[in-house]
Amino acid sequence: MKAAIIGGGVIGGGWAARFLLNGWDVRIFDPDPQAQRKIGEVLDNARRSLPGLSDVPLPEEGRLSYHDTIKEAVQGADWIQESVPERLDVKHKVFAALQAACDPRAVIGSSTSGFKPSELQQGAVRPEQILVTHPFNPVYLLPLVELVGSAATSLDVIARACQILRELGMFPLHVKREIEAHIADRLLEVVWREALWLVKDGIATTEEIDNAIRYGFGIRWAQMGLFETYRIAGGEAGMKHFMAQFGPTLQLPWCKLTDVPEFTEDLVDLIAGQSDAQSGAHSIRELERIRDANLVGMMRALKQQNWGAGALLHAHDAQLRAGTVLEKRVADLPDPGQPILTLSRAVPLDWTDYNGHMTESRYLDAFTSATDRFMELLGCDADYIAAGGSYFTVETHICHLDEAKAGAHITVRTQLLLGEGKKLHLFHSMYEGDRLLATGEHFLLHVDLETRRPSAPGLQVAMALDRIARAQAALPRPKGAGRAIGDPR
Ligand SMILES: NC(=O)C1=CN([C@@H]2O[C@H](COP(=O)(O)OP(=O)(O)OC[C@H]3O[C@@H](n4cnc5c(N)ncnc54)[C@H](O)[C@@H]3O)[C@@H](O)[C@H]2O)C=CC1
Ligand SMILES: C[N+](C)(C)CC(=O)CC(=O)[O-]
Repeated sequence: MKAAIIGGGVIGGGWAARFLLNGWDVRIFDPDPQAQRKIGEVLDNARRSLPGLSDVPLPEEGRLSYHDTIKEAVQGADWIQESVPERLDVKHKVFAALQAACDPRAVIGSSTSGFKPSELQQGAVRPEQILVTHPFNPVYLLPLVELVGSAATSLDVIARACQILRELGMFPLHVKREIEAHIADRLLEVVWREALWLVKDGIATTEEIDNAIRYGFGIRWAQMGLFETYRIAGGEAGMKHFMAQFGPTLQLPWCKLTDVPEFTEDLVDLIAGQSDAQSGAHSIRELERIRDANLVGMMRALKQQNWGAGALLHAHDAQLRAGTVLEKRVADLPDPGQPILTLSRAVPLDWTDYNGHMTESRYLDAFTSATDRFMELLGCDADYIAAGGSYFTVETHICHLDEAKAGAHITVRTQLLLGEGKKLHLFHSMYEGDRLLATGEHFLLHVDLETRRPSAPGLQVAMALDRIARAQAALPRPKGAGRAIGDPR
């Protein structure tokens, strides 16, 4: 699949990364002579952060190309994303140029923060092809896309757009009635306006306002939004009680509402100066990396809870898994006589530490997943465990041999050293490409989950174990197996 990105600034660069890292070919047009450098830097950030959100590998990256004209960039594109500056005249010119050259069946999405689709479609030769697909910065990490059509937008285009966005791991929120600034920016503008007043009136600095958000309701909003949060705030009586209690406060002079402070030179200098004092010690790229690390950590925490944006990550993993061949049982393995592939994933940003590489506890995390996968291949899967049998790890030895950085694609291959009765002795080798990063030697015992005591495995598991043991019997003992701490390497 091919995407054309028209305008590769903050948002277009983020779209380029989202498509590219999900396996799409990406063709970019942007007249800025610095565009390639800027997009390259956005891509670097995306490569270290996005792949680690998935517990399975993303597809292989697509091909990236830069083009001198819109006409050339849109050739063969299935999706065209317009992300040029927020000016209606500029956007109209771009739509005219791209519709003169693109496939009439392609989806044309606009990143506009504020214009309605019917405004974008004025003068277009095929208005039905155009819709708003408004993303959030950074586009490669945040899943929300507000998808807005007008009465002239084809329902087929809307349906295809939704489908493609889901395949990209995004959350298309179909806004059914067009309105300036859609949904999210309407809310953000209210907060932004109030914040400007608080600074202008000398009530708070930019830093104090940011602290009021990030130490409190900002964290809350990431997981439940506004209404669900307020429902809980109503106590056992819920939303009705909340409204009875706080409805009347809406009449108090808490908000300036639609009044916007004028951007005088003094106000602009005041805000820019406070912002420099607050954050000027970091470059924008540093701030982006800090932001990305925080976002990845929060989204992975939500993934653990299978909630909100985290539930979406699980759904995307399931889609990615469906596109790969994962053997269900030992009998399906192409070659059980070789160490078995038990893990293939990218290193998530929140697995790295102050030394700038994967931190030690995460090696155990990765080897634990590899062991789980090995157990699954034996038939010790969720059903087997629910029926009362499982394995407990009783001893572990990890050797750290080389570094892995955020975003690196790691694989684990597993050799069975002993699989006899209740005993299971595994040797995991972790690689980035051909580079051996670490080994993990683990001894496990089969247990009866009711008595919590060692027990013989079920017949199917014992047979699968025996099959691998026989197939791998001729493999040489891996270097480092049985090694004691401090032995020469
Ligand atoms: N920055 C933000 O937080 C968000 C912006 N948006 C929307 O995305 C769009 C782009 O905004 P940004 O990326 O922030 O702006 P930007 O200024 O970072 O990027 C705009 C890019 O368009 C290029 N450009 C200018 N004229 C062009 C033309 N005729 N053809 C192709 N490229 C052209 C510029 O060289 C520049 O690289 C706007 O509609 C904006 O409302 C949407 C979500 C968030
Ligand atoms: C400031 N903005 C209106 C351009 C913001 C957006 O449109 C969305 C975002 O990422 O906050």
